[in-house]
Amino acid sequence: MAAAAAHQHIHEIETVALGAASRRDEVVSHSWRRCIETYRLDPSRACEAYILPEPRLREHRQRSEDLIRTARFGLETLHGQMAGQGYVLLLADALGVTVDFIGDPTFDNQLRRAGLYLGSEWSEPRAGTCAVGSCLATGEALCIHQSDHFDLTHTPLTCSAAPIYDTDGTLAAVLDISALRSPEAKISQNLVLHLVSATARRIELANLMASARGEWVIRFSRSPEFLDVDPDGAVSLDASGRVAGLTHAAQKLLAGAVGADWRDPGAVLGRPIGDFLQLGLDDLPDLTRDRPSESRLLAGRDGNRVFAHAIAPPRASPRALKPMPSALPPALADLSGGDPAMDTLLAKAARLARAPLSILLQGETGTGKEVLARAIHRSRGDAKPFVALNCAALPESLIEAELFGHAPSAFTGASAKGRAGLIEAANGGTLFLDEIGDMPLSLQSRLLRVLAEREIVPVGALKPIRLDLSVISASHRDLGALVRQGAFREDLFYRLNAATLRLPPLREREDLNWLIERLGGGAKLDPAARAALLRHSWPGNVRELRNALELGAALAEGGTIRLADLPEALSEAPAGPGPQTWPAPEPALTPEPALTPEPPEPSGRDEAETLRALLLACRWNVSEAARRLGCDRTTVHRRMRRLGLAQPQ
Ligand SMILES: Nc1ncnc2c1ncn2[C@@H]1O[C@H](COP(=O)(O)OP(=O)(O)OP(=O)(O)O)[C@@H](O)[C@H]1O
Repeated sequence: MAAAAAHQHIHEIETVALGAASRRDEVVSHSWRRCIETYRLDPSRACEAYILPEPRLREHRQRSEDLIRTARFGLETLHGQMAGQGYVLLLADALGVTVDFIGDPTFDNQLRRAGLYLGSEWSEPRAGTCAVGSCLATGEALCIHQSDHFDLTHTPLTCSAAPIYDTDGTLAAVLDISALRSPEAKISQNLVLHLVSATARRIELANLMASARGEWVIRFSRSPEFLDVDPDGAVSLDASGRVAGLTHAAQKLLAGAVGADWRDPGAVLGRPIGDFLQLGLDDLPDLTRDRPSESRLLAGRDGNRVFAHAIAPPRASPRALKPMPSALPPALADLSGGDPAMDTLLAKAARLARAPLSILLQGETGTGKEVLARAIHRSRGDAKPFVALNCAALPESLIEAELFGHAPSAFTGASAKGRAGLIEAANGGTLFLDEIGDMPLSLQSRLLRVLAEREIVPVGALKPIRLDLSVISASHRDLGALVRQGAFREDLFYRLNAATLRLPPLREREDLNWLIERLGGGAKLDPAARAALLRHSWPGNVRELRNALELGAALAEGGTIRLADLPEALSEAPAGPGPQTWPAPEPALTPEPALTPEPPEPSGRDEAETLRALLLACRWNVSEAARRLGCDRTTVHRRMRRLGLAQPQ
């Protein structure tokens, strides 16, 4: 800049800072005032562009890794559109540091000197009024053209920048297009500003789509033609229909619909979508692509209308969403839909399955301990026997005979031919001792002896039988705590527990969507039903989920499970039962003499209704109802009696 022009530039800034009217855009005059009053910058002191030293740039780039990856395609496309016109592209982080850059290498030196380079810092306090810095300060897209710049060093440049907001509404980055030279008229940059804003909007949309796996996304547009191809903005909704994430345009649209300030972080995020638009979760399927875009019109609370396109969460096909733990045998790989705790546990189970070690499975009721035991056995890959004994379901006198068998006529009522016990039946394969924590102390010593000596003498027999079997035991009780209470033999505990696998409760699993698809047997779920399943706390774990889905499928009409088809306890959530703590306090060991496992009882007043609905769906066929509930007919009959239910004549 010539001396006279420089002098005039400084003078203009000083007079505007003193409050004089200005021909400049308001964003420029406001920024000049900030530079003088807030940052105490001196317009007469020109400063070179500041480029961060390499180690500090690396830190900034590492922190912005995800952003750089998401934005890169947008940057390259935009650069292609501007090719040959002398523009460079900068992606700056929230501190104004250029973390990604695309420019013409022929002008490397000039660009570096001008600060249009990787590592340059373009915050207002450091560089004065500039596109990146002023965009960060205002949160709006803008163009800082030539002498709009505060610092004389930068007045040759023209720079247009647009903010990129994260899905939680915070300003995460700025996308900037700059050129070393340009026509004098600022209007020449209008198209450039439009392009950079459109690219920032698309980067936000890409970021929202990537972060909204498992959630509904609604895209908005003012035009039905562009709705499906290039929407203005989008929101993602959590399972209860609250705004979980959004793009900047959506933030402005929704805040505007209720007259709120879009800059207020709590104005939209976390609030039900119905606060802003006449829309509920159940309406979402009507806004999918199956319907013509002109008919997908939504009214805002302010009466304004916008076209909408709802995208359902991807249906969790067992394989699609599932990062396959590579070396897992299929029987084990089948038990997780990508939950990290399950994946770690299954990898450990696969290693343990190769050795004949005793494995103890711990976890709340219904978490899948027996399922896992069977999978470990199957992963051993041969047709050897798997024999299960529920130690809680048998009276003490029977467990002994069941386990050890007996010789011919060994006791009153014993078979004259004698009978092999379960331990013997499992020989060569796997013996699964379920609810081992409920095994009476006297039997614990006998079992210990068998496991230690690896041979068995059936009741009343003289000769021992050699044993070669793997033992997997399971309990929902914390066996270590039972040992400390003196209710379980420590030596048996160590014998059974060469390794422990702890199954996570369902409420902590991240693959709930996958389990729903898997156990839902292909039935569709409407959004309210899915939302209820996702927010329930599942005290009965996978068993409760399976029962709920089976009931839903039995009651569903037209192949779609609705909220009313699910057990009523699910509609009551989230006020429903809180997460169960585990290990549960165990006052005493009181094995129940039930011969069949009891499915979790539906809680509260809905129990009779739920059972009646199921029986109706099964045409009052009690065996069928028992099969669907995973219990036996006597249990269903008992519940019917208790609840006063009988088949209408
Ligand atoms: N990974 C899974 N995939 C499919 N179904 C599962 C899975 N885990 C558990 N289930 C289902 O949940 C139910 C309960 O599983 P299981 O009987 O193995 O639980 P548990 O932990 O042994 O329960 P308890 O402690 O009450 O004996 C079963 O009906 C099973 O079908």
